[in-house]
Amino acid sequence: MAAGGGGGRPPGPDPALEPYVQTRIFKIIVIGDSNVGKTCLTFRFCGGTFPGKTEATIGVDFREKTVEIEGERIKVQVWDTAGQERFRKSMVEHYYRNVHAVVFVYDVTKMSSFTNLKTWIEECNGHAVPPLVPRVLVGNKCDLKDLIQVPSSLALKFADAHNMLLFETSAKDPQESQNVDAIFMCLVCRLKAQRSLPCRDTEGWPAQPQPHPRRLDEASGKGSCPC
Ligand SMILES: Nc1nc2c(ncn2[C@@H]2O[C@H](COP(=O)(O)OP(=O)(O)OP(=O)(O)O)[C@@H](O)[C@H]2O)c(=O)[nH]1
Ligand SMILES: [Mg+2]
Repeated sequence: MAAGGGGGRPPGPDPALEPYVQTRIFKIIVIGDSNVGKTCLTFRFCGGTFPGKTEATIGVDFREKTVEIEGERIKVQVWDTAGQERFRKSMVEHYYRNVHAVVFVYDVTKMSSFTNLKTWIEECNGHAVPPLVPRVLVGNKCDLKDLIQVPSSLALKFADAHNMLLFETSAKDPQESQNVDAIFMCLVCRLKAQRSLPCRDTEGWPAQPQPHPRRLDEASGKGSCPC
């Protein structure tokens, strides 16, 4: 026989009475040649460390980080994509579906990874990614100072021509970790500014108007988010 009228609910606030807070999810894909450091950059942003050893990514690896901006909690879902054609071809459609922002990565010590950016941008454009989806350019492995092949001036020109911000950074150098964070936070700030952007789970979200990207004054991207 039940005692009293408690109904068996554990003590504490009634979840049904708590205000419903929906966490927005932003899907950010990281694209570029194999070996440029996409996995290490996403690891650095989501986990705060540089992975000791990485294998080539097969298909995609998902990483997540919840950030708080102006009192709103936002889940950043980072898609660490495969750079090798054979590990990505069946996945490409999924990469671009309902994407909110794109990070193009090259290796500052490998000119071919920079010249190949044209192909990555073409692939992105070919998958009906709305032109207003924010894109940024990231030159990784800046810690290898003596091996740099891609001058900042060239990268900056390319970024300007494609209306992207440029960040030059290193996933490896712990002193650069704030700069790695800035890449993603800058995109999140910009996406947040699109007030009516629905959750990623909503099918067929429409392209939203958004401010034009502004180039950082410093090629390194150091400093505050320009958004
Ligand atoms: N010196 C240095 N090495 C790095 C940096 N980032 C990544 N690496 C190294 O570059 C190699 C490739 O890194 P990954 O992150 O696995 O490259 P990826 O772009 O994910 O490659 P795929 O998964 O094949 O597309 C690894 O040996 C990393 O240790 C960096 O900032 N500096
Ligand atoms: Mg990888």
